[in-house]
Amino acid sequence: MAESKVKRIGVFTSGGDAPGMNAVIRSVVRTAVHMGIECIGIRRGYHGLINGDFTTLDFNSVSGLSRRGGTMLYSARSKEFMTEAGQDRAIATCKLLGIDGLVGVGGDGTFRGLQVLARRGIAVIGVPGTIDNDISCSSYTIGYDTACNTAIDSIDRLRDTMQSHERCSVVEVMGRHAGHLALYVGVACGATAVVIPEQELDYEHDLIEPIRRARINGRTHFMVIVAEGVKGGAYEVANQIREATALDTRVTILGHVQRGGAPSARDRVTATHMGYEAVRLLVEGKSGRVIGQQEDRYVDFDIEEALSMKKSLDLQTYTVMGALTGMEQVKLRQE
Ligand SMILES: Nc1ncnc2c1ncn2[C@@H]1O[C@H](COP(=O)(O)OP(=O)(O)O)[C@@H](O)[C@H]1O
Ligand SMILES: O=P(O)(O)OC[C@H]1O[C@](O)(COP(=O)(O)O)[C@@H](O)[C@@H]1O
Ligand SMILES: [Mg+2]
Repeated sequence: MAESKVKRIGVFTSGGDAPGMNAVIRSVVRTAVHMGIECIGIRRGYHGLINGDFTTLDFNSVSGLSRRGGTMLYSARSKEFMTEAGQDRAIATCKLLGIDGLVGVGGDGTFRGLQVLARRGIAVIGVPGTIDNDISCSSYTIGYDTACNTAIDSIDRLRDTMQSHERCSVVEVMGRHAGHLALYVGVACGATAVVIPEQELDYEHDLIEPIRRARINGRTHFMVIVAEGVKGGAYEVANQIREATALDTRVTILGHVQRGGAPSARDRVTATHMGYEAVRLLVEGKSGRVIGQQEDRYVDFDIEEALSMKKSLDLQTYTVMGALTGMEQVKLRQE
């Protein structure tokens, strides 16, 4: 790699934490050390950047980090950073510490924050870390695989008891605005139906009819997966099912349990690659870029372009689900 002007970089995690964020931190630090670059860990996301809350990181301070869930740098959502005054203070911290480049790990909100910093001349690289998998320029975001597996593990347990009592289980998984997690988990655990925010929900067609069909085919227990972002959430969906079918319907909200735990192999490996790519880009003098994964390759996009892209739902997965469960193609919202 060519001789670089980059001597000191910062790394931070922001927004909802995701399994694999620690592995990104480790990779950024170890890559930086390898390239003779000093590394500063900014704690608590943009909140820490505003308040100069940091720690120095070296080879040893990130030992054994890949396998740990959560983030050693803590994460936060910062209202203050949404204001110009907050952004001024964050930029002042970068200047005071002499940071030549900043790696931010988080979701779409974190990337919008990086966009602000990039526009104001700070060298930034974004790494996609969110269990929602809702970053448009990347087919995959760090944490998604682990969160899906955690949800599946819980749903398998629920299925045992639902089967014994011949009940209908309505399980709410995370996903503020996006149904990727719900759809993927739904396929993996053989759900009767999946309800997501992208869908123009027709209760009779999308929910009640699949349950009826399953009953006619001999099923006496049912599994419905609802994404958190659906209007009314799992309770509203359960009420509709109860009213239409009189089934004994129970709601389980999986909640933050999905964000914890040791990252899967996929999340550790993706995080390690992306952390390396982030430092490589900074060393090459690149700025205002975000890293993504496309067809098994690691790629980078201009942050402006990345944030203007739209991520569509995996319609093929719906088609396959329909073939297996009798759930018909749903109508998606036109944005
Ligand atoms: N439009 C924006 N401009 C500046 N900063 C933003 C913007 N949107 C989000 N942020 C910052 O990024 C933080 C994390 O965003 P959030 O949406 O909560 O999580 P995530 O990055 O996981 O999607 C916010 O708390 C805020 O400080
Ligand atoms: O932990 P909080 O602040 O309650 O946030 C919950 C939200 O965070 C997430 O787990 C992850 O979303 P982000 O990655 O965008 O922060 C969402 O699925 C969920 O809606
Ligand atoms: Mg987000």
